[in-house]
Amino acid sequence: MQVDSLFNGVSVVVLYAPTKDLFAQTAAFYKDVLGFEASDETSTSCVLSTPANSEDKGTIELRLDPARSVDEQTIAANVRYLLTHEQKVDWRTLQSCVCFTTHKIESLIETLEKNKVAYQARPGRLDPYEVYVVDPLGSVVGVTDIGNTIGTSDHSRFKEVANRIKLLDSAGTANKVASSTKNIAVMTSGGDAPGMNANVRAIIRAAIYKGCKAYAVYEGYSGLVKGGPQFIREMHWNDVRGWLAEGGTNIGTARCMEFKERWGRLAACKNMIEAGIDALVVCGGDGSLTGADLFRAEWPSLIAELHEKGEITSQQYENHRHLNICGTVGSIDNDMSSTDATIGCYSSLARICEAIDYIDATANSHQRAFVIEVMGRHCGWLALMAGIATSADYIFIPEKPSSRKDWSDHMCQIVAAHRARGKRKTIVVVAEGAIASDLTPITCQDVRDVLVERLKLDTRITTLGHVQRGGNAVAYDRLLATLQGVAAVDAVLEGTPETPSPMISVVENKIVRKPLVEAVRLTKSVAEAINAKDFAKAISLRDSEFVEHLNNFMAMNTADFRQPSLPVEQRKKIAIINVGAPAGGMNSAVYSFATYCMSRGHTPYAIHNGFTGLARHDAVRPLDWLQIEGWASLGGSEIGTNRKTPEQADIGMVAYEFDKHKFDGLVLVGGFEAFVSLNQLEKARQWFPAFRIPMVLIPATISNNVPGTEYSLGSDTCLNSLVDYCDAIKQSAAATRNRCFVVECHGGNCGYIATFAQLCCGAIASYVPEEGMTLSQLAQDIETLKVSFANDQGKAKSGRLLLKSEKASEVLTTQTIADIINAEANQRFDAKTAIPGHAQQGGIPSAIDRTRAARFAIQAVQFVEKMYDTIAGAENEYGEFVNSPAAAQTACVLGIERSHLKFTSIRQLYDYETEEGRRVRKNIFWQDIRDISDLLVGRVRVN
Ligand SMILES: Nc1ncnc2c1ncn2[C@@H]1O[C@H](COP(=O)(O)OP(=O)(O)OP(=O)(O)O)[C@@H](O)[C@H]1O
Ligand SMILES: O=P(O)(O)OC[C@H]1O[C@](O)(CO)[C@@H](O)[C@@H]1O
Ligand SMILES: [Mg+2]
Repeated sequence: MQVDSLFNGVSVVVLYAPTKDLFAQTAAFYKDVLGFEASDETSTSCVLSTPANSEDKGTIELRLDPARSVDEQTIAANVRYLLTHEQKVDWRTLQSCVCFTTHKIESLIETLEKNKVAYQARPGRLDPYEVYVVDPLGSVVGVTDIGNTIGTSDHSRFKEVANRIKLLDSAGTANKVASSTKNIAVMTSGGDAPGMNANVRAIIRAAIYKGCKAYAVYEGYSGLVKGGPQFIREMHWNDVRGWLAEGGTNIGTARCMEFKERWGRLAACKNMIEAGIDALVVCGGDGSLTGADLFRAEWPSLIAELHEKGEITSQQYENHRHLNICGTVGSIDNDMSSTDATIGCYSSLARICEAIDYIDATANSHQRAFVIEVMGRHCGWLALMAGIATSADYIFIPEKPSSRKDWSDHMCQIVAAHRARGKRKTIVVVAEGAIASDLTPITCQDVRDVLVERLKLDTRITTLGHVQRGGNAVAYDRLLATLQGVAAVDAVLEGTPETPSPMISVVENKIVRKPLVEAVRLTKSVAEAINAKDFAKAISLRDSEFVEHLNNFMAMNTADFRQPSLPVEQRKKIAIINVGAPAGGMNSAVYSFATYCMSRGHTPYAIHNGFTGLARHDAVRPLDWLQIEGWASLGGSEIGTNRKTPEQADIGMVAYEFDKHKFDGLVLVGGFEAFVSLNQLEKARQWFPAFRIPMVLIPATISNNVPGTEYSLGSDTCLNSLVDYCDAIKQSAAATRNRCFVVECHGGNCGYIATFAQLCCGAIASYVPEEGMTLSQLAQDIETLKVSFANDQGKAKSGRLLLKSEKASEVLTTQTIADIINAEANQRFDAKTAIPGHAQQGGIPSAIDRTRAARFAIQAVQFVEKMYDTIAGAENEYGEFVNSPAAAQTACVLGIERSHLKFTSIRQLYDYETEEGRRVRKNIFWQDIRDISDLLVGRVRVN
């Protein structure tokens, strides 16, 4: 048996003794038998340092902790903790902790048996806490012990046992799939995109968590073609620490011509087999995934050729007959079919919006026109969404070309009309792939020339270039990349030769698997349709949201001067009101609502300052086109918002005002107060005929606690402000060394923001009202902090965060938590509080909130149009209200649920899906996110 170092790079090992006796015996064992030196000795803890003459250098902290239970979960939790936190985990550290924490070695044996692990465990000979792990032939492959430096003949085999124990704790079942797939590699390819690093981090950590070895292929396909340990490297838990936020890709990417050739793919195949890679996850754009699809299709012929040539053994040939491959879509272009978003596209959109917001100011000052070129290759998504988010005057995208004469006339007509109405600036967004209907490119210069020659506008061109790919990933990309990474590992682990290779997509809000082959085929067919000048087909092949956004943009940018699309008798008076606290996207919703109403021929009214403004001051004004210009990109609430519900404001007066203004429909934009208001108005329909109109709520609150939706406007803006804030203080904590921050998050009784921020910042814990806080969990988290600070080495030092929802606990306040951590830290590190407060409402709304606001607002107007006749018919011959199920459907919340945009009646939501007292929805949809966040930071849950 070989003898190794006990510590092997780990400077502090924490051991727990659950009973006084065990504590005393263990301390005695270390001191008397092994000669350790004890210090800081009390009846419940002591620090044991290796003997001065020992080659091992390190410290063991021994603690009495009766709270440690002797169950499987604790074994699993501790093993998982150790495997994930110790950069160079030593198997004996692992074993010692398992033994000490659980105390009863029988539990360990039981666990092995339950898992049908092909090992036997026998009681040891030296002391009661020792167990031999024996293989079926009887040779000892591992020894658990509490202090002996007896090693093992085969560390990896013991580790495998430990891995299997660890796998128990996901739903209490052993991992069924890790058997055939052991070595998972991740690669980034094509143009870099913010979020790729988060994707790599998630894949590597999820793979390790699932008991696999994780690898990274450096420099995209070119690393695979070159092969060898320089390009295909094993990755450890801490190798990806701090990667969550970072832009670009730390494992490099490339555009690799060799991989487009068969010989390149043959070399890649051989290199993968040589490195023992069982599964490959490719994060890249349409090109990279096309390459992956081709590689998958060709794989059988590639391995056959390698086998025939004797370049791989028969065993390798047999083991690698099937290529287990999965795509996660990483590209700023958002040009891949079968997914609503690609990792990076929203960060890029954020950069573009920021740039256009800046340009707006100078354009306005000089009354200039700006022609702005954005990236996207052959896809117009970035240009379209930027057009909506910044209320640009005109956009050019490859999917909807027209002849040069037509586009010139159309653009000039719109820009001239906007100028004639008093607009001082002109913004035209040109996708880099923009083309005319004869497939010739439309360049920024072409557009500028037309604006100068025909409209005599002082026009400048700005090409945003690679700025669009730079910077940290926005919250959405971190989330998408992380969830897709975890889903990709699940997908490859579950993959069989029969299952089609998957691509991980997002549809509305849900992560789903799609067949890679089909996604590639659909993506290719867009390009083919464009080349064949079949533009109607091209656009129909983009996802349905793309088409909806395009129609919305066209309706909004021709508002107020085109012939309205509805006949006079169908035009309505529709009011909009903001209720509750401000949330990013409220103004964007009002802007889109108003412009869309104008395009249809409705008259949009704003009710200023909420229901109080209406009841007290008759604060109702029609919305004017020039007045709302620029609101799409403004934070806060331009029409004013107020928390009072109609009943609090005086519902009789509210009804009187509705009647006076003869509103035909109402759009509420707000959070839980708006939800309560809608409920009151709907219930009051029986007394007040003025409320017998379609009413719809667009959820808008940073707390994201509105029943009927998984997404409220403002929650993305809030998440981004919180994430930026956390990034900044994490950096400060890292620079200060050995510091953590306890950050207090808004969100009322809803832990959504804290939970998602934990995932997006890699915080070590989040505490939310739905779970409350327990001392034992806090103790465990402090433990995690202690060990991780103790293990910080050199560059690996990083700041740490714990996030606490303001209402997670009344007793354990943010300050109290920091105080407890400081007391426990015993000056080895310190804790401070950080309270971002109302800054979480965000300044400028995020691109996501702006574009979703437009979509929501337009859907809301369409709802009013559609429901008008239904509610009008809900009166009997005496003019009394008949509340039929159909009538109930005319007062709804517009939300995103799973993968659908849907309207749900306030009756259904209020009566069945709301916890009124706590002001939250009953059904929490983000528990999975909490589990994934914890998994990826190696948090141990004790309750
Ligand atoms: N048809 C193909 N066959 C084999 N490999 C391909 C194919 N298309 C692309 N690849 C590989 O994928 C790499 C990246 O492709 P590409 O440059 O199109 O970027 P992408 O993945 O679409 O990302 P982005 O568009 O965001 O830059 C190529 O350099 C090449 O190595
Ligand atoms: O960075 P490169 O190789 O010049 O490529 C630029 C291209 O990459 C992308 O940024 C991502 O595909 C495109 O939008 C753009 O056309
Ligand atoms: Mg591409």
